[in-house]
Amino acid sequence: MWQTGLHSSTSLYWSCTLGATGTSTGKPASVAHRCSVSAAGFRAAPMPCIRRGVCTSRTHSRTSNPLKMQRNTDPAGNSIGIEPTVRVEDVYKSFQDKKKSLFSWRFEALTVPALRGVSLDVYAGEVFGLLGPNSSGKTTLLRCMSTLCKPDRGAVYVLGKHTVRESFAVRHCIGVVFQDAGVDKILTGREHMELFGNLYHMPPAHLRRRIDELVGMLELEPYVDRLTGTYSGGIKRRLDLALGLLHEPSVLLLDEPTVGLDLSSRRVIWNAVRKYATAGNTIVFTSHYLEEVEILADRVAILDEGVSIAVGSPPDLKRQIGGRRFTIRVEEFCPENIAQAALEALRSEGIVERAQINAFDYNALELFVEPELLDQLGIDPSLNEDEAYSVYAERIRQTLKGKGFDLFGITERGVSLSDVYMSFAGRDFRAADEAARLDASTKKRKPKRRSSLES
Ligand SMILES: Nc1ncnc2c1ncn2[C@@H]1O[C@H](COP(=O)(O)OP(=O)(O)OP(=O)(O)O)[C@@H](O)[C@H]1O
Repeated sequence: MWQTGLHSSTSLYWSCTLGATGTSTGKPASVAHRCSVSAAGFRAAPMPCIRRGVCTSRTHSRTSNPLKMQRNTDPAGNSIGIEPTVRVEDVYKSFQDKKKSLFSWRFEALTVPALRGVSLDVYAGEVFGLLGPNSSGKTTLLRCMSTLCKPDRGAVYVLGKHTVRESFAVRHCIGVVFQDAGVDKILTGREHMELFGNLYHMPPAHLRRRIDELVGMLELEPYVDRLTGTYSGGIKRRLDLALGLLHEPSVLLLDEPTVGLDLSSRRVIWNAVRKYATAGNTIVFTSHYLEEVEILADRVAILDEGVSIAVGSPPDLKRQIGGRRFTIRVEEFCPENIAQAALEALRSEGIVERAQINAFDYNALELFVEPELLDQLGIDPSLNEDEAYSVYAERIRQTLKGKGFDLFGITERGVSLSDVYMSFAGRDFRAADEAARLDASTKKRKPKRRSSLES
């Protein structure tokens, strides 16, 4: 019994130092499964101070991690952002997959490029979003940061440590929460936190304080002493986040933290994330919820087919692509050829520059209109922005009417991150999401085991 306990503790220590509450495959994991996965890929260091899952060492404290000292924060915890806490340098990663042949029962070998030359820096105190449609490489990039995935080319550094060569050091200072909740239904929320806290060598008094803090912050009071088997998805997710935050990692990596959650759970998680970043920590999260990224992220990298097509703060990115977006419906349910003809008509008059037909919205014309275009069209510069854009809208109306089109409607609004994506990737975000989902469903992937560090 003791032997088993010690073995599990040592193995669990690895999942704790990784801070992951899911497996390397991103699937939910029982504690026992986590043990075997995390122990398999790494040589476990002996942890003689662990007795029955409790750290008995006086020297291990939460400040004993030297990497903690390398935060780019001033004594007040404000970001001074000189050296990035996470640096991604020209990272490439491909996977070998198999695809069912159309004409036989055989599987064809397939190389799937997940990341193609991604570079970015994330600084202390930042909440950094990785935004992209399905299969754009967000999770793969997060796994590279978490040491679970080895780039084919390029490198990732966390607090100056190389994620492959110094993976052990990196694991000490990160917390990772993967997409699916990885909690065991036979334990209560509090027991989970106590177990993880002991394996992080947190002194008992500090651990109790930290659990109380997290329970309050993540609004877990009514649930923390109940078996996690009775938790809803949102509460499991909050507990998962609590486990990721327990040891106060300098860098927290979150894979789709609020996917499938109701608004109240999302709000609780957003608040916790924001508060943690304000204390000078770094948070990198993936999402394909545009509004979540807009609310939460200080800066965002937009990924498309494994390439980072834009990096910046949401307001900066929106400013970069232009002033306003106009949606023009030539007919309520417009055939593509009519939309095409209307667009040609507007182009021939030099009245649009950046425009596309949105097949997902009954072939509505989507125009991005920048202030420079208003100047080029000779719209009175003394008009304020709203008035100038109204004049522009009227010009569109007149032009289309003059060319014989019955205009059904024209709406105008400020640009969103969805427009930013459209502008940089040249296609609609939802369309790209859907296309990737369809593509993934046509691939028949043979389930396979993955070691915790892939080559
Ligand atoms: N273990 C694997 N084996 C084969 N292909 C993989 C593996 N992991 C990822 N891929 C492929 O790499 C590409 C990027 O996947 P990734 O999971 O990083 O995308 P994502 O942006 O996180 O997508 P989602 O939003 O759906 O989670 C996809 O085409 C995916 O099928």
